[in-house]
Amino acid sequence: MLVAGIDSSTQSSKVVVCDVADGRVVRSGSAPHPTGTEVHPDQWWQALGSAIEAAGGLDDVAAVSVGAQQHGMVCLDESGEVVREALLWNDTRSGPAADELIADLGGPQQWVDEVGVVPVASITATKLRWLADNEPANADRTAAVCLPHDWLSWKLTGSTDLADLWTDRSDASGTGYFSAAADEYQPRLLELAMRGRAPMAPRIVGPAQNGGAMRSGAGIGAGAGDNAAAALALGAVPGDCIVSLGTSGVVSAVSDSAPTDYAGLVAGFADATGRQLPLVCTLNGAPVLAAVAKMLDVDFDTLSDLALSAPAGADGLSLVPYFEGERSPNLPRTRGALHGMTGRNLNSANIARAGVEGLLCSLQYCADRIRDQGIEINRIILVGGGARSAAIRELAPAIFARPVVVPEPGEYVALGAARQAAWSLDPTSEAPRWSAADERVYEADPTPHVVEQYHEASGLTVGRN
Ligand SMILES: Nc1ncnc2c1ncn2[C@@H]1O[C@H](COP(=O)(O)OP(=O)(O)O)[C@@H](O)[C@H]1O
Ligand SMILES: O=C(CO)[C@@H](O)[C@H](O)COP(=O)(O)O
Repeated sequence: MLVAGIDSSTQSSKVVVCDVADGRVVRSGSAPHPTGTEVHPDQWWQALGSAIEAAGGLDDVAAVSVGAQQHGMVCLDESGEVVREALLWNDTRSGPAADELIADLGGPQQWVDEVGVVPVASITATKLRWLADNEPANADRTAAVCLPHDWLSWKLTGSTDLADLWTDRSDASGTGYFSAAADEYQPRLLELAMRGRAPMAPRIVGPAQNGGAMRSGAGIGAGAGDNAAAALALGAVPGDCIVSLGTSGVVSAVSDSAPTDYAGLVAGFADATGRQLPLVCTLNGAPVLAAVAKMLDVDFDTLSDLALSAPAGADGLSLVPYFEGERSPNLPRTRGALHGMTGRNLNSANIARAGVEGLLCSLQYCADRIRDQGIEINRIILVGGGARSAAIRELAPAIFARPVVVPEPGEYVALGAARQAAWSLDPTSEAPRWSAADERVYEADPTPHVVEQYHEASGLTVGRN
């Protein structure tokens, strides 16, 4: 028997078709998404169609689940039509709206107490506030608001009835109007964001339940936010810290208790099994490496070789990778910087090294914020497109000062969605035990001076937001 998992990520749609007995991938496909931080959901639907076709179709699968980029604001009118392009998690125009919402409720502590999250530009609620203030006619037309994975799951059913929309607690917890700790929506926060309007939000479906079915009869699982889906694929348990280098840089840890970070860096999101997934996310992930490679006019392998040929600390150069503004720390208007340049250290190898080290140090900062919450980190698991870089894999243990486990390259979000689909076929049991991916453990002597040098440089950048 076969099941399928989908990842509608920032950059592409990916589909894996797996054998339900052991999780073996029997077919797969992918298709790119348009670039930009504002995308019409129809473009995801088209890309998903191409990815499904490339994966040999879904006619023979017993169940499917969708994982996707979190937070994207998908507004639907009464008849189920998309009201406007979706604003994605990495669209920072709602930075000022985030500040306003924090003040409206009485400060960050109130937000953490109500939903475990302090609004930043990425969170759906701040995008809705931006909509209410800048496009009131579109806000008036919005009868339902949902997320990328909710919308795609609903499209797979063929329904246009808003009452058929569903989501899961992992993705709902990224909206700013759902509490992962209490496991329920906080409708007054949705109304606060929409300045009194009360669009409907999708019903919440349990981790192993079906939300609907495809015309073929295949069930469609609850689905999940991409980070929760990856955690499910990796079988993460308390003590594991997942570092994902996709378009975003994400550090998350499965936990039995919700975090309480009044500073607003550690978001109290939910996982895809019923537990919590405290998470810190940056706006600047693997594309930082692509930008440095482009600037040096080299491919990824050469970038890696160059970085590994330079000394730790790049002879004093530090690259602060806030290229798209930043979310962790919350500096939506800041930009990246290269610090410590001298006439002697400015060469390609040192710039490559500073790019890799800067990216890793920005994630190490996130891991420290998770640790500040009293969450134990026994091992780091590195995934995402950026983990394909040899320099990232080899320098990560030196920056994180602990061994780093790198599973074989794979589409872990789509695999987590497939595992959830398999679980939905037998919801009374635990998620199926699939054989673990082959993995390699990377170890290195810690380089605290590199981290210190980076933090000195990033402190200068912070002052410029
Ligand atoms: N060998 C490599 N070295 C560095 N970056 C890479 C490498 N291979 C892929 N990437 C980057 O990984 C990213 C895609 O990773 P992925 O996890 O699929 O992202 P997303 O889930 O956001 O779509 C792209 O930015 C791509 O440039
Ligand atoms: O905003 C977040 C998590 O809070 C991001 O992780 C998005 O979910 C996008 O993920 P990628 O496309 O980078 O995988």
